[in-house]
Amino acid sequence: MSKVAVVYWSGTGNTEAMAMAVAEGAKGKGAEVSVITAAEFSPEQVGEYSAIAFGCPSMGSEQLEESEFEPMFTACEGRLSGKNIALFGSYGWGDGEWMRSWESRCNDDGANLACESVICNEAPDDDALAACRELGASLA
Ligand SMILES: Cc1cc2nc3c(=O)[nH]c(=O)nc-3n(C[C@H](O)[C@H](O)[C@H](O)COP(=O)(O)O)c2cc1C
Repeated sequence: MSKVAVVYWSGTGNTEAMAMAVAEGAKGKGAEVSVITAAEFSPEQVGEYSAIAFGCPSMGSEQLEESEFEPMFTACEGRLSGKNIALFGSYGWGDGEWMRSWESRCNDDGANLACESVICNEAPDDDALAACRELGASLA
């Protein structure tokens, strides 16, 4: 059975709602799923999972959230080469620049982006939640 981690940070609940849908999609395909906040996840855990979905909204100025998510993700980067991962997150007024930067960072790390990233404006609507479920299913 595949083991999938959904690792996320969310300040106002939008990316958290996406994370729950990602988990639902992976569970629907029979994966064993752990939903873990950025503060609870450490790089040593990367090797325990066959795939990881990372979720973080656009914060700062088109950046990852800097106090919990960014340090956690930076610490994981050396272990992402060849790893199946996928990215998701919510944004407000931007054009998704934070996600494009994040994707190229993951490519530089040698990670395998297993499916297209899912971004949505503020709270996820039904289409965004369906895309999140598909993202989860693709990692299972
Ligand atoms: C401090 C702060 C900085 C933000 N910076 C950006 C930004 O640079 N670009 C953007 O599109 N949205 C930005 N946002 C909007 C959030 O990405 C958006 O509200 C998102 O839905 C929050 O997700 P969450 O509910 O998971 O925390 C910012 C929000 C806050 C509170």
